[in-house]
Amino acid sequence: MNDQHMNDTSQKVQALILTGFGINCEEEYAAAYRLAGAEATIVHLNQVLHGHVSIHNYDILNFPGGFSFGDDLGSGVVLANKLRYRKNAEGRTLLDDIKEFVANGKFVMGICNGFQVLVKLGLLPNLSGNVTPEVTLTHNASGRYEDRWVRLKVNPKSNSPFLKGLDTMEVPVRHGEGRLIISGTDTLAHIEEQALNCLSYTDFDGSPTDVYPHNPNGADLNCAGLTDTTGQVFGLMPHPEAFLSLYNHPDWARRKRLNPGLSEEGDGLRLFLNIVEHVQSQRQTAVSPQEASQFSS
Ligand SMILES: NC(=O)CC[C@H](N)C(=O)O
Repeated sequence: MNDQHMNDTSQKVQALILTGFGINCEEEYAAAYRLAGAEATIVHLNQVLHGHVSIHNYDILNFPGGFSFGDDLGSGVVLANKLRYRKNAEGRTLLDDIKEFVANGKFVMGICNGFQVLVKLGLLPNLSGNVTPEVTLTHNASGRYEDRWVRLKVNPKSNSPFLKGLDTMEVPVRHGEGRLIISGTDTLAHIEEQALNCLSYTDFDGSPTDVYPHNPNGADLNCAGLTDTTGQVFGLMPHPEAFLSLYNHPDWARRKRLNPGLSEEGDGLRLFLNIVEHVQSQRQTAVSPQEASQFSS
């Protein structure tokens, strides 16, 4: 497969899911894409770093959750540095490739540890466009690992295709370093102006809150997820890939009894359905080579 095939509408949407070095949520991530109708390929990071697999053969690059490099130096830091500094035989870093990948209109997603990698790398929020870290994720305000279900509100102004048409969702968090810190009033204002704070933790009534445990980590802006300015790069602390079916939810039996017609889709699945549908529709509207030659003759 090569880049040309990516405009072939008969070809499934291709999701590349990285693993290795302590990443541990790649199987659920792949299951999410498969349920959403995409083809998911799990690849060890070294395969990509050493040039055996090219990210350019895929539509969506994914960084799963876990404990990459044992969270040494801060969650996500070592992996981010590998992407920024490790050069392949051609003298290119993976970050060089990722920048090109995004410039080509493709998509990058990070969940939990994957989100931490994207933030530590500077791909999120990337206000400057220079991919330098602008915000950080640090230890939860509670001072401990948080493992609980949370409610999220989607920022209606977000331009990200991952979130199109979504309003609220329930998803689990499980992290020790999920507290987003935005230092600098300019950075904070720009993030808000451009609606890059795409997900907020809310209370039972759906209002964004800094109250624990609804907000499990004390994040600035009650922020659970960020996008870049293009909306193509998206990351979040909670785990949508852990709520693919109603039966993943601890309260499913009661809910089903109260509402027998309840959808069996988990809230998290909607994110994956969204992005897969978006890539498919982009392919359908892409100009075919035959159409292009008509225009040029
Ligand atoms: N579930 C995860 O990906 C956890 C991320 C990271 N190891 C933390 O504890 O913050």
